[in-house]
Amino acid sequence: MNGPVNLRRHSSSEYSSERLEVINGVAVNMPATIANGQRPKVDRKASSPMMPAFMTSAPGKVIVYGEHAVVHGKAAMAAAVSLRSYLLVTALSKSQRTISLRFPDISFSHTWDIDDLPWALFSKPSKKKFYYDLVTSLDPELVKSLQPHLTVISPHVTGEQRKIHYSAAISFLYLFLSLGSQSFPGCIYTLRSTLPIGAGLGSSASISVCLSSALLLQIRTLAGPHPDQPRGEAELQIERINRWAFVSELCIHQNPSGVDNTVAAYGKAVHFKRHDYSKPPTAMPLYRFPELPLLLVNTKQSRSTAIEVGKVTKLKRTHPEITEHILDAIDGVTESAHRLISDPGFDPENQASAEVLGDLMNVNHGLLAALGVSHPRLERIRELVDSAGLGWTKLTGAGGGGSAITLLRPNTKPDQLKILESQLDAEDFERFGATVGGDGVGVLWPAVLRNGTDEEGGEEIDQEKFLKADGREGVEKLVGVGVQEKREGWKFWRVSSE
Ligand SMILES: Nc1ncnc2c1ncn2[C@@H]1O[C@H](COP(=O)(O)OP(=O)(O)OP(=O)(O)O)[C@@H](O)[C@H]1O
Ligand SMILES: C[C@@](O)(CCO)CC(=O)[O-]
Repeated sequence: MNGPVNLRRHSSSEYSSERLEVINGVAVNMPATIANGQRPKVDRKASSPMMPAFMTSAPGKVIVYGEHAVVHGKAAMAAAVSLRSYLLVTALSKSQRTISLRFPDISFSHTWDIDDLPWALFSKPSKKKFYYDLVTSLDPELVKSLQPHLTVISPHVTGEQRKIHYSAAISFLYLFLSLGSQSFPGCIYTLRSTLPIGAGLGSSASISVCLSSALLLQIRTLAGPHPDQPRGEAELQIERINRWAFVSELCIHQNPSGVDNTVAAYGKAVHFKRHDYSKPPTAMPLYRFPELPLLLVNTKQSRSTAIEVGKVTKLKRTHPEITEHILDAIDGVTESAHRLISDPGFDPENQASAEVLGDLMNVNHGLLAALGVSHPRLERIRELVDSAGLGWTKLTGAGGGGSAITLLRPNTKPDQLKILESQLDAEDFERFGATVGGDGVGVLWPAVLRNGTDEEGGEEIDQEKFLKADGREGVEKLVGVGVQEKREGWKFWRVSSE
């Protein structure tokens, strides 16, 4: 086993003397050291007039241990799930100076005139951020400058739905204006996801990674991905994507720990900790993360992560000492599970090991309930699994509804599981046949797939086809990553030990 590797910590000096190659074959040289935060001189070849349509994709996640505590500087362990978001970027002709978002999952669509956006403020020297910068908080003045462009969206939509549109729009606009420039080409960003929204499975982080990677690709600051890319270089590219995905998460959640976007960007599984919000977090890939037999169940009780995180912050204000003890206990749970999984002799099929992981899940859930973030529907899932005696269950993600994970006992019989599944179905829970530990951010450039068809040159994914794909299955069938065997085209930055 290779030891854990710190995924981050790129001081600006690490960017010196880089030579990057962009995905569409246009070379980008990065010759000079980035000195004192100044942007390096970038020597670019002239771009082709029309960029081909391309796609980015990123997974959702399950937090196996440590949610909420991770917002307060404790450890968490999370793994990517095979449910993913997919973003199609289509360039418009040169004369069309507009940017459109088409987000049908949340029934949101809007078009802005590029020239109307507040470029002057975003590009002021005191405000300007670059693709390599570490941004750990939003600039209130920049946020305010976006308000007139947000108040015009979805005029007939109110309440919770409006908040959903607003957070999707602000996360895009903040990234677009930070990374782009007024000369940016007109584009349509069409997004579809196979992840349930507000269900604790990291839908916002997954779309944040899609947006961040697409914009960084469009401004030609990413190298690869390509299969023989050196690991250090792949790591650097993912980290850039991850940093800007965190900014998008800041727009959606106000106070994210960064664990969700980190696992969505890197994929596989990570052990994550953020002591100091002004610095990058420590994220270790868990190469030995086992193929745990997990059952993933959505209560269909949607809620906002920001509100659940706010509940814990309020409890900490009212009962600082007690809350800190609970958060420390969660940290202890995560670290115990981490030690067990990292042991070379660990075998997930072994009954005793599963018992320990399962007990830790039970304890973790109890502590989360003590923080006030469980929900009667989550408790009902626990009751059903407990009375069947099939495993150990905890909420995953922000709670307050959302989803639960169950670690199934190694000797669970298929017919026992069937009975439990039919009970869950009868009570209107949603079950997912997802796998954990898959790839992180991926790119399909151009947006052409073979898909097992004989269409000459492959099947082009255009907006119409993408929008028409029927539900979760239709999207997976059309563009799914890791779902079908014949998937030529998708490429990933990989930092795995193999
Ligand atoms: N498919 C999607 N299309 C457009 N916007 C989306 C999509 N999925 C998520 N979002 C954005 O992310 C927000 C949901 O974030 P929230 O954190 O509340 O849920 P989550 O990410 O699913 O849960 P958790 O953070 O607990 O894992 C939505 O309000 C919306 O702005
Ligand atoms: C509840 C939380 O810990 C996990 C949400 O998936 C919030 C966060 O880490 O940002």
